[in-house]
Amino acid sequence: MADVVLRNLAKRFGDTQALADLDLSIRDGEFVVLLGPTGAGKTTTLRLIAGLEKPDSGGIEIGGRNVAAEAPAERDVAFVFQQYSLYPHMTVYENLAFPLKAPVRKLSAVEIDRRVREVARMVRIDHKLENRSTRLSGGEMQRVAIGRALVRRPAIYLMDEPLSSLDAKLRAELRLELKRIQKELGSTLLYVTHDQVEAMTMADRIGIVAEGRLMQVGTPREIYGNPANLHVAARLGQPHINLLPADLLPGGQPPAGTKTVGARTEHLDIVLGPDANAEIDWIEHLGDQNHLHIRAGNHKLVTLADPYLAIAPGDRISLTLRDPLYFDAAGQRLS
Ligand SMILES: Nc1ncnc2c1ncn2[C@@H]1O[C@H](COP(=O)(O)OP(=O)(O)OP(=O)(O)O)[C@@H](O)[C@H]1O
Repeated sequence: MADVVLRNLAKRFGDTQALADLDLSIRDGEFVVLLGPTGAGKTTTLRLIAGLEKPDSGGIEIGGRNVAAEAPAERDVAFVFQQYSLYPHMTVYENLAFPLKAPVRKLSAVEIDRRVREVARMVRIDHKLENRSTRLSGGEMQRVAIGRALVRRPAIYLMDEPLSSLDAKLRAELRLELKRIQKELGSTLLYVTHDQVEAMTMADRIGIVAEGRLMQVGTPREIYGNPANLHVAARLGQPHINLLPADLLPGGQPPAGTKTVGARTEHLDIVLGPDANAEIDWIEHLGDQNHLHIRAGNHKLVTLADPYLAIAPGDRISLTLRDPLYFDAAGQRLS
C-alpha cells in the first residue's frame, strides 16, 4: 500500500473541462471517497491515476514515484468498475485466481490457492467457488469483482461506484463489508460515488467534487458540520438543507454580509402554540421518522420529526433557528 498524491491535475475532452487544478493527497491506508454529481470528473480522476487517460497537465505520484511515464500495468493499481466485469467462461475460483497467475508474480500454486480462499471468505463467496461466474446473482458477481481486486495487494484500490447496480439492502450490506475489509487489510482506497450515505459511512475523508473541481476535503463530520460553501452544504444531509433568506426566521445571529441561511433539521426548533410564524403543509410518513413540509411566508422547508410528535397538516407552529449556517452572496460560508 502507498500514499498517492495528485498535483494540479487537469484534463479536457474537447470543449469539456473534465478536471481543473485537482490537488489531493491520499495517505497510506486511508479510505477517501470522491462525492459529486454526474459529470463532476470523478471517474476521470480514477482513470488518470490508473493510467487509462493522460492528464493535460499536473502530476501523479504513487508511493513517492512519479508515474507519468508508466503504463497502466506498471502502476500497481487495482480498478473495480461499476459493472461487474468477470470472465464468464470461468468459475468464481478461476476469476479470483486469474490476477495472481501472471508470470511476473511468480506465485506458487499453493500461495495462489491460499489467497483465493482467504479473499473468497472475506467477500463471503467461499461457498460458490466452483460456480460459473454467470450463474451468480448481481450481488454475488459484484463480490467476486471486488474480490478479484482484493487478491492482489496493489498500491491503491480504485473503485468506481462498485455498489450502484445493487439493490438497497445488498448495497447496505456490502458497504459495511467493504469498510471492514479495507480496515482489516489496511488498504489505500479511492472510491467514487454520488451516494452521500456511502460517503458518510465509509470514508475516512470525503472530497466533494463539482464541475471538475475539488471543493472541499475533510472527514465526514467536517464536511457535514463545517461546509465551506453552499454547494458542499447541499451535497450532504437528508432531507436537503433548507436555504432561506437571512430575515425569514427568528433565533439566528447572521453576521454582516449574510445572504442565505442554511438550516438543517438540527438547526430548527418547532413549538406548537400561539406565536406561530409557519404552518405544516403536509407530512410524509417514512415509518421510523416523518418528513415535515412546512410553509413559512413564501418559503417551503422540509425537516425531520419524531413520528410520535402530535402534529397534523394545517397546524400552526413557531419555527426558530438554532445555530444555523450562514453564507454570503457568492455562496461562501460566513460562520
Ligand atoms: N472520453 C471522453 N470523451 C469526451 N468527454 C468525456 C470523456 N470522458 C469524460 N468526459 C466528460 O468529462 C466530464 C467528467 O466526466 P466523468 O466521467 O469524470 O464524470 P463523473 O463525475 O465520473 O460522472 P458519473 O457520476 O456520471 O460517472 C463529463 O462532462 C463527461 O461527459
